[in-house]
Amino acid sequence: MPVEEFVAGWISGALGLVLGHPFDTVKLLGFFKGMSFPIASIAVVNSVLFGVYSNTLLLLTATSHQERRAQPPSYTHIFLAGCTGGFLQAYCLAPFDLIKVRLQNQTEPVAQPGSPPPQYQGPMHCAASIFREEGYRGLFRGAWALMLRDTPTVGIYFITYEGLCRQYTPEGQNPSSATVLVAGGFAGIASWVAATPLDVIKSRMQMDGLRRRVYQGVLDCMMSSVRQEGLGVFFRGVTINSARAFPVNAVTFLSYEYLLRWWG
Ligand SMILES: CN(C)C(=N)NCCC[C@H](N)C(=O)O
Repeated sequence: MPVEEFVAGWISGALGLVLGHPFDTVKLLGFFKGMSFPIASIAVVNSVLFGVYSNTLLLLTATSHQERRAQPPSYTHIFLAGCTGGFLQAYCLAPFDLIKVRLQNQTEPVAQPGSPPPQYQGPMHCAASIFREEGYRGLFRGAWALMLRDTPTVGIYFITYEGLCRQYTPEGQNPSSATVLVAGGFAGIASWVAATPLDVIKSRMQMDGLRRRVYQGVLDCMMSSVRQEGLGVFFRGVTINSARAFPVNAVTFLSYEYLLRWWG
């Protein structure tokens, strides 16, 4: 199994993350604070995403990354490989994403003099507390919603990227840097617009269980959210998700493509 796509995915995920971090945290003064946990986790997850995507395409089409410009895979194969990558990345992402959402939703992010300490004092403490209070399965709370979010939307991600690259690149050639940046950016936006409804539900499921369980499952969470807040609930955060997605995924794809070209 070729591993360079896993390594390129790891590095490009870390680079994209540095750009995306300010959008990911509401605490704007702390822009680049506390980045070691996101870098370690998201880079691993991105490595799974790109590594599984490329190796699934290899299985489906018997072409390596280097051969795919001359023998482009069909969009069906690209979509299937993307969905497989999305499904497996969601499984790896679930505990890390849960910790991120729990930490970001703390009203008191840092200890204030005179007030009780925040419930979670950092990523490791958060993981240990969830494990102690909600069990091993607690670490995977919201994982179903995450898989439903990521499986089709990562298919959309790679279809958009490949489609735009093919549109603006002469046949058989590598796309230019500008094309990769724009195609990567729009792939990020397209996938996040499609992912936002389930992203909202996923975050609610992950916060559920902190005090008492409110939702019976993904469907129940969807129904009661719509009942209480209307259909607009599914588009909450779509603008910030898209604004973050463009630079993050432009840089992710550019570094991924160039790393693989350098390694031959
Ligand atoms: C849930 N969605 C939209 C995706 N998983 N899309 C593909 C990768 C996105 C990239 N790691 C990012 O953080 O923007």
